[in-house]
Amino acid sequence: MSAPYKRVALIGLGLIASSMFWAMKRSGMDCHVTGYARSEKTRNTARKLGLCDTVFDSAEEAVKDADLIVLAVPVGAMGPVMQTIAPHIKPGATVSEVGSVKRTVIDVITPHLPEGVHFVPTHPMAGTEHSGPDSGFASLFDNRWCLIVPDDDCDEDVIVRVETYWQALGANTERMDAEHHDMVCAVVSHIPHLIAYTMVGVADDLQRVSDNEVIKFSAAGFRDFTRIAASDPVMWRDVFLTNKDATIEILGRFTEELFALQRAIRTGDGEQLHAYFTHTRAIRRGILEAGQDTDAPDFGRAKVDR
Ligand SMILES: NC(=O)c1ccc[n+]([C@@H]2O[C@H](COP(=O)([O-])OP(=O)(O)OC[C@H]3O[C@@H](n4cnc5c(N)ncnc54)[C@H](O)[C@@H]3O)[C@@H](O)[C@H]2O)c1
Ligand SMILES: O=C(O)C(=O)C[C@]1(C(=O)O)C=C[C@@H](O)C=C1
Repeated sequence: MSAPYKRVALIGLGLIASSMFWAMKRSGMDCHVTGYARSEKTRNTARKLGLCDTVFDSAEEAVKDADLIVLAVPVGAMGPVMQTIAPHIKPGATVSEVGSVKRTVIDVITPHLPEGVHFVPTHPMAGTEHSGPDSGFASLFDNRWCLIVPDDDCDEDVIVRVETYWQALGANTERMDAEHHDMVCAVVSHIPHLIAYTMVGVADDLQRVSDNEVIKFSAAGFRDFTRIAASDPVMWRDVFLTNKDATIEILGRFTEELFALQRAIRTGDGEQLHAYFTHTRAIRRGILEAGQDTDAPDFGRAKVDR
């Protein structure tokens, strides 16, 4: 396919950047991809894997001549990385990033943007608990949302080009403003991760995870918690430090609901518990009926169809 960009630079060569590279290659996009990672070990692994057409030892060299530059580093590293590369970006290029949080990231990147350089923040809603250059795969973004979070004064053709690029990588795109993005992600991603981390911590406190008992007897629910709780600690530390307001807000609502359920259990209020669980089941079934859960196993759909 004809490429939306002739030269793409990926800064940070972990799960997301490596998946972007493999997805670009799969699409047949005719473009040259340069890469940079902070550690020599990662750069050497990338070279061995054939990840990127050229891996440079400095971010400055990697971004020189690039039409699209994607920052794929932990959210807390976005500002310093942008500051380092800023003088080396060519006029007319587009800077993008894939961080899990938007308001703070936009605020730390924008002051370093050179005149004539565009900025389109993005967030692919896809991932795994793995990280690093060897964890990526071409189909990671297939049929997943990639949220596009441009500023009001960003040129329409610049935004459309970024959307075209993500669609070529397999994703569906939707535009959103930064505040809304951060609240939505607090609900669907950030607080669920915090709950998983906490639940695995609670099980470990009971000293049953370490001797394998909890894993051995757990069904899918707790296994999913342990998978999510194995996610990268640096990435998730940065997510909570930079999406403080939205995560505190949602955590407050979560604990209110939890206390209401705790009270219902303590007082033996079966009616309240039944009503609550009936309501949440209807939400899940609504998602399945709308065809919005592409990962749903067949038995889930069969139940809905009955
Ligand atoms: N993992 C997910 O599920 C997921 C999904 C969507 C978006 N994201 C976001 O994408 C970004 C990258 O996540 P990932 O999962 O690919 O992480 P990763 O840990 O797999 O890779 C991060 C890369 O950044 C490099 N790096 C770290 N600190 C750096 C610094 N100060 N300067 C330069 N490079 C540095 C690391 O060496 C590594 O190459 C994060 O901002 C994350 O919030 C992650
Ligand atoms: O599937 C997973 O392992 C993920 O955690 C992916 C997930 C998510 O919460 O859905 C994690 C963080 C991102 O910013 C986007 C996607």
